[in-house]
Amino acid sequence: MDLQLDGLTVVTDGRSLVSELSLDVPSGGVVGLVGPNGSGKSTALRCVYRTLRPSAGAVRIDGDDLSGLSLRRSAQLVAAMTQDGAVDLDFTVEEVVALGRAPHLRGNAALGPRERELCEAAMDRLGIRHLAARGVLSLSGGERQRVLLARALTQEPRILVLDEPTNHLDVRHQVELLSFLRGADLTVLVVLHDLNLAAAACDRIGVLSEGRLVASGAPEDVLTAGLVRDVFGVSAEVVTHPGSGDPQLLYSLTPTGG
Ligand SMILES: Nc1ncnc2c1ncn2[C@@H]1O[C@H](COP(=O)(O)OP(=O)(O)OP(=O)(O)O)[C@@H](O)[C@H]1O
Repeated sequence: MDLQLDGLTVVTDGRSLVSELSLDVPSGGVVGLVGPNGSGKSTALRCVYRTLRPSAGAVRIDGDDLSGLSLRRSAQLVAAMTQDGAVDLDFTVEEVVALGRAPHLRGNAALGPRERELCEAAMDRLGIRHLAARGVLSLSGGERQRVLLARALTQEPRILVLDEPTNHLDVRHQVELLSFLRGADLTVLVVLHDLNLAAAACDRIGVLSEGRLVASGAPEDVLTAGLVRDVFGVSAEVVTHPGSGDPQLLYSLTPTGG
């Protein structure tokens, strides 16, 4: 299913947090959204998983305005792995993963055998089966992040949005998660801070600055030294990964202080 941000605008207290953002995520594609702190990435994503209503513009799925769908129907199609989604109550890991089935169940119906299999498969895939009976509040940040992804997969979505999914993960789990996104048969919109991971994982990258899309395209076209300087205020040399051919940034640390 295609996901399209179509002139998405979010205004709060008279301030535009996101302005006329248009970005296409083709069916099965992986598109990264990058940008400095406060540039509007999470705000844009919140419109996709419907915790925020756009002030103007629309989120479209296969051309249809998402706001025309029931919340249950959109939760069947779109799963989110976000910092907002962190669980505050001390559910067990398996209870949290099972919550992913909620949009597909009627009322308080119990999980059937297929639902339980889906939960177990997601826990196996994320390497968290051994944590099934643990309370989520006792988990490390990286373990919890993997639980939230397992919950999203259990949802069996067609579209997956992720907000900084790697920020607590060690390097192995970062590589595993992004390899999974590349290989999954899902339409993926992912916010990443690490531009090198974004270059490796994404077909296309959109760059936000002060709520506006300032560049979008293939990683090699977008991640130039000039853009990184102008948007992030950082000097970087761009080299080509010898194996994958992806652009990779080498940063120079500028000495500060005396
Ligand atoms: N509910 C709100 N009311 C007022 N301002 C808000 C609200 N939510 C977000 N903002 C502001 O909107 C701007 C964009 O925030 P957002 O979280 O979308 O940025 P981001 O690009 O995801 O940042 P980061 O990289 O730091 O996570 C920030 O200046 C933030 O303070």
